[in-house]
Amino acid sequence: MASLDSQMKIVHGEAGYVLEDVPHFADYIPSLPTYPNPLRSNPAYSVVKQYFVDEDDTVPQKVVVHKSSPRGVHFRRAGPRQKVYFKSDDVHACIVTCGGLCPGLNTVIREIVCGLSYMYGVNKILGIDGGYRGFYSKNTITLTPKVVNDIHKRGGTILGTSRGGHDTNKIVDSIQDRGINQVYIIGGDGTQRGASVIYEEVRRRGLKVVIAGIPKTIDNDIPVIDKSFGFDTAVEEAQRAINAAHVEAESVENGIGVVKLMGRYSGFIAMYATLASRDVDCCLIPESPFYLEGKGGLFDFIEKRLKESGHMVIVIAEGAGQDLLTESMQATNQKDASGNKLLQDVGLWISQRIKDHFARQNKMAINLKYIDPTYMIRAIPSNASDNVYCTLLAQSAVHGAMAGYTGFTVGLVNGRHTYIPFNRITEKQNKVVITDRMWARLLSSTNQPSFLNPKQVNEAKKEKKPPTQLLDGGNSKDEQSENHVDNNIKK
Ligand SMILES: Nc1ncnc2c1ncn2[C@@H]1O[C@H](COP(=O)(O)OP(=O)(O)OP(=O)(O)O)[C@@H](O)[C@H]1O
Ligand SMILES: O=P(O)(O)OC[C@H]1O[C@](O)(CO)[C@@H](O)[C@@H]1O
Ligand SMILES: [Mg+2]
Repeated sequence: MASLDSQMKIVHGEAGYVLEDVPHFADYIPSLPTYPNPLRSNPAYSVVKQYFVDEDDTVPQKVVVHKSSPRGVHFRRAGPRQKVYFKSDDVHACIVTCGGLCPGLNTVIREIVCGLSYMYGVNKILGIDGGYRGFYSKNTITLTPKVVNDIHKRGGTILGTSRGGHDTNKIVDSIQDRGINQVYIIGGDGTQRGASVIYEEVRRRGLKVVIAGIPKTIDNDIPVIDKSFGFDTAVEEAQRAINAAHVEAESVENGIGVVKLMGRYSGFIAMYATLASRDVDCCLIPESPFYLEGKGGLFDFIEKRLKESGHMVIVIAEGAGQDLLTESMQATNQKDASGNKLLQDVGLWISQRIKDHFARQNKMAINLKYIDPTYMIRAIPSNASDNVYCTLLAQSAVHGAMAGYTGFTVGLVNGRHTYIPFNRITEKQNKVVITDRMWARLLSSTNQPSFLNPKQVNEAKKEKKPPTQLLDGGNSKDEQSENHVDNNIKK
C-alpha cells in the first residue's frame, strides 16, 4: 500500500515496516524511456558479483530493536540500478557548494565529476561559481576529470561558496535556460532547505531535472545520518590546538589553556575532540548549561583543578554559554546573509572572565592562553577516511540521479548509504544529548562537574522519550544520538 502525503512518499509494509521513500521522475513524468546502465559494460565493474542494488533494498533507521518491535522506518538503499533514465550524451550536470567551508568539499566535487565521467560517460559538467547566487549572477566553470584531478588535496571549495542569495525562480530559470538536467547541491541544513524548494519548483514546472543533495556540516548537526563528512578531519585537527594549549598550560605555574572549537548549536566537535585528546579538563558545549560563580561553578572547578594538577585545559564550543554572554554583554541580534544568528566570541569572553575572577580574588596568579583554531580547522583538506567517505557519498548521488531519483539527499544510515527525503534532514538538528552515555563518558573522563543540580538531572531525564518511543520508527534527537553513540563505538 503506498500513500503519498504532500512532503513524502510513505510506503507501509508488513509488521510495521515503513519506507520513507524519495521522489522519482516516474512520479510526475509519465512514460519516460529507460536505458541499460552503462556500468554493465565497464571493465572495472564487470567482475563484481551483484553490483546493482536490488530495487527493493531498503535500510532500517534503527538497528536496536526488541522481538516485538515494529520494523520501523526505512530508507531506500543507494547505489547503481540496472536501468538508467538518461543517455550519457544527454546529461548536462552542474555542481554548487553553499554555506560555510568544511574539509572534503573538493573531494565530493572531484568524485561527482569523476563518477559521472568514468562510470557513466558524461562529459557536460558545470561548476556554479559562489553558491546559490552563482546560478544567476556569476560565470560557470567547466569541470572535467583533468580540472578536478588533484583538488582533493586542497582545503575549501574550488567553486567558491556564499550565504544568502537564494532566489528559487531565478535559480530554476537558470537551470532551464542552460539545459541542465542534474543538479548536485552540497551544503548544510540551509542549503538542503534551498535544494528542497528548488526541487518543488522543478517538479511544478514538470522538468526532467534531478535535484540531489550532499549534506555538509562541520558541526555534525544533520539528523538521521551517522555523521557528516569532514567531521573526523575536524576532530583530528582540533587535537593539534588542544595539544598546543596543553603544552602551554603545563609549562607555567597555574597555566590555563582555553581552546574554542566550532559548533553553533551542537557540541559534537568539542565532545569528540575532548574524548580523543585526554588532555582536556573541562569541555563546555551549547547543550549543557553551565555557570561561573559560586559552589560547583566553573571558577570553583578551575581553582580545584589548578590546586590538584597545577595546570588545566578548557575546550569550549562556540555556541556554549551564549545565554551567559547575552546577560553580561548587550545582545546584538545580528544575523548573517542566510539569517543565521551571529554568535559573540565565547572564547574571548570566558578567557577574560576567568582572568578577571582570579585577579579579583587575589588568591592565585594564573597564566591563561586562548587559542581560536576554528577557521584553521575548517579550511584544511579532508583526511584519508573522510576522503573515502566523500567518494562514496558522491558516487551514491550520481547513481541515484542516473536512476531517475530526485528530491533526495544522500546519507550514511547505520553504515549503509541511502537516499533520504530532504525534509527528514532539515526538520531538526542533531544535538549532543546530555543524558546519553557518550556525554557521561566525557564527564567521567574529564571528571568535570555536570553543572546540573539533582532536580535538573531528573528533568533532563524526563525530557528523554520513554523506551517504547525508541522502537516505533520515530526520529527523536535522543534516538539519533543513541545511534550516533553506537555507531561511533563500532568504528
Ligand atoms: N529556507 C531556505 N530556503 C531557501 N534557501 C535557503 C533556506 N535557508 C538557507 N537557504 C540558502 O542556503 C544557502 C546556505 O545556507 P546557510 O548559510 O544557512 O548554510 P548551511 O547550508 O546551513 O551550511 P552551514 O550552516 O553548515 O555553514 C544560502 O545561500 C541560503 O540563502
Ligand atoms: O563562515 P561563517 O559565516 O563565519 O560561519 C561560521 C559558522 O559556520 C559553521 O562552521 C557551520 O558551517 C559554524 O560552525 C560556524 O558558526
Ligand atoms: Mg546551517
